[in-house]
Amino acid sequence: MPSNPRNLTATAHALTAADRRRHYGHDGAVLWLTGLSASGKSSLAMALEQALMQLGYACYVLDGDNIRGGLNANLGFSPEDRTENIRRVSEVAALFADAGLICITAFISPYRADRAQARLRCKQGFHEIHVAADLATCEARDPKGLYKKARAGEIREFTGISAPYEAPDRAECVVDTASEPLEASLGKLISYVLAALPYQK
Ligand SMILES: Nc1ncnc2c1ncn2[C@@H]1O[C@H](COP(=O)(O)OS(=O)(=O)O)[C@@H](OP(=O)(O)O)[C@H]1O
Ligand SMILES: Nc1ncnc2c1ncn2[C@@H]1O[C@H](COP(=O)(O)OP(=O)(O)O)[C@@H](O)[C@H]1O
Repeated sequence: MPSNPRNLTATAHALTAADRRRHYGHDGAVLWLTGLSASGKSSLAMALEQALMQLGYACYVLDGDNIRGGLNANLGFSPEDRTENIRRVSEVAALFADAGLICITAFISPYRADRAQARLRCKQGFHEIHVAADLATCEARDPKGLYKKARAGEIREFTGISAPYEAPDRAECVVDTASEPLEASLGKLISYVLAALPYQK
């Protein structure tokens, strides 16, 4: 067996993580939001991005519906496709973090094993955030009418109805979006980031 069968040699960056920290004023990281459809992932991710930017942080949101319109347009919602979705997204998120940014991801990411793999890919900069709302609350919200369609059998393999959601058992942060308003959940996330990823410039 040749020692380098694919003939690939990684090129070292001239810039270090410390150079990037000095430039941006904080460490790169991945804030991985997971939760049911309509739990509040997108609303919180976008509000958090805006709030952090105002505090000086450099950040960017990767959102399920958006990424599935481009990079992952060839993927559906079978367990295998969801795993591949999360694999690609976590690779991209790891690159954002390596570049020194805070990458906020908003994906259902229903499988614990896929999130564990994402954690490994993103190394120490991975923060799992459970956007926790029970199915009844999410179904009552139904902002896109998807639960109604799923109940009517018009969408197959819909998370919470006909596909599983495995809640995190090791999340660094949990926001209870069923019982508190968005502003309260957002405040908790901002406090978490200020403590875990302090801004110093
Ligand atoms: N079958 C099925 N199950 C769940 N969700 C569905 C499905 N079909 C379409 N949608 C829409 O796709 C969004 C979820 O995409 P994700 O990439 O986050 O899903 S996953 O992480 O791969 O499970 C999801 O977005 P959110 O409602 O924001 O979670 C829906 O808009
Ligand atoms: N604490 C909360 N955090 C986030 N969203 C909330 C909260 N309370 C109520 N909501 C509402 O729930 C809905 C969540 O929709 P969305 O953000 O699209 O969820 P998801 O991206 O998880 O599908 C929005 O209409 C939002 O205003």
